[in-house]
Amino acid sequence: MGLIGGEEGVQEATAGREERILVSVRLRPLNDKEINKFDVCDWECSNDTTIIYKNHNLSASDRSLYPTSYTFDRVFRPGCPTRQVYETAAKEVALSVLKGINASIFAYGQTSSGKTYTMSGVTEYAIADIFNQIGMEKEEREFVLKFSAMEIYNESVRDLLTADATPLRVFDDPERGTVVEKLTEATLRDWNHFKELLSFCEAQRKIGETSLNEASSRSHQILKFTVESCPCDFLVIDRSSSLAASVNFIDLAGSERASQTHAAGARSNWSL
Ligand SMILES: Nc1ncnc2c1ncn2[C@@H]1O[C@H](COP(=O)(O)OP(=O)(O)OP(=O)(O)O)[C@@H](O)[C@H]1O
Repeated sequence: MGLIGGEEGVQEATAGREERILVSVRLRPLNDKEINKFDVCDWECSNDTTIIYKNHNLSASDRSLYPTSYTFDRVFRPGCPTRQVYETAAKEVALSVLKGINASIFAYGQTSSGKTYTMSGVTEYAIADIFNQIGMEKEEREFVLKFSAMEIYNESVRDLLTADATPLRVFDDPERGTVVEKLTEATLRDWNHFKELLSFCEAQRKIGETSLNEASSRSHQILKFTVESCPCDFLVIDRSSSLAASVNFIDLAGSERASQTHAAGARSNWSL
């Protein structure tokens, strides 16, 4: 999982460290199919930041040719719950949006490695925390929370908040940066409204079957939350304390070559 925060945000999020990108690895448990085939996990967490590749398929002489240990900002063992992954690796960056700091949280990995599983949990925990925080601050600040959702499939961009699958035009605007024309932006009323929109998006998303995952997301999905806030009128001293920032939750399509997964038909055309 990768996290990218704005300049100020990362300094805060990493408590004094200088990194602007944090990379975490989450190992998922073997599933029933893998257990029944007597598969073994090739990876082991030796501590909170290191994973070891056990090279089961290589001969003893070949094993010495490959590195066995890789270090990341955080690694999570197979039994680790999504709540802990969120709290440790994503929460601070996601909540920085309330301070006006842009951020992105994304999952990258091959099909069936657990990207959608992790990102769904992380997104829900983050939005629940954002709503809670807004609830606590609503006496002092007025908030507007906006939500948009898109998928990139076969190099075309589709709005996941409408049933209309017409591809959207993407262009660069000198002031606004990259713009997706006519992308729906819903103003969120509350948590239930968010859950309703999320279910709608999930139903729209392109899935297919690969040899490794029966319900494989064959597209990239980007969920964008924008939080705008300003001091409540009776407290206003300085309008410049208005804030606006976005956090993106990105679930990338499997990073493997299509041929390795035996994905067929339209699915074999996409490129990453
Ligand atoms: N940490 C986990 N604990 C338990 N089950 C998991 C975990 N991670 C993933 N799974 C299960 O493994 C399967 C594959 O996960 P998922 O669909 O999230 O993979 P993916 O990386 O998004 O795959 P694809 O790129 O093909 O969409 C799912 O059935 C999911 O429920």
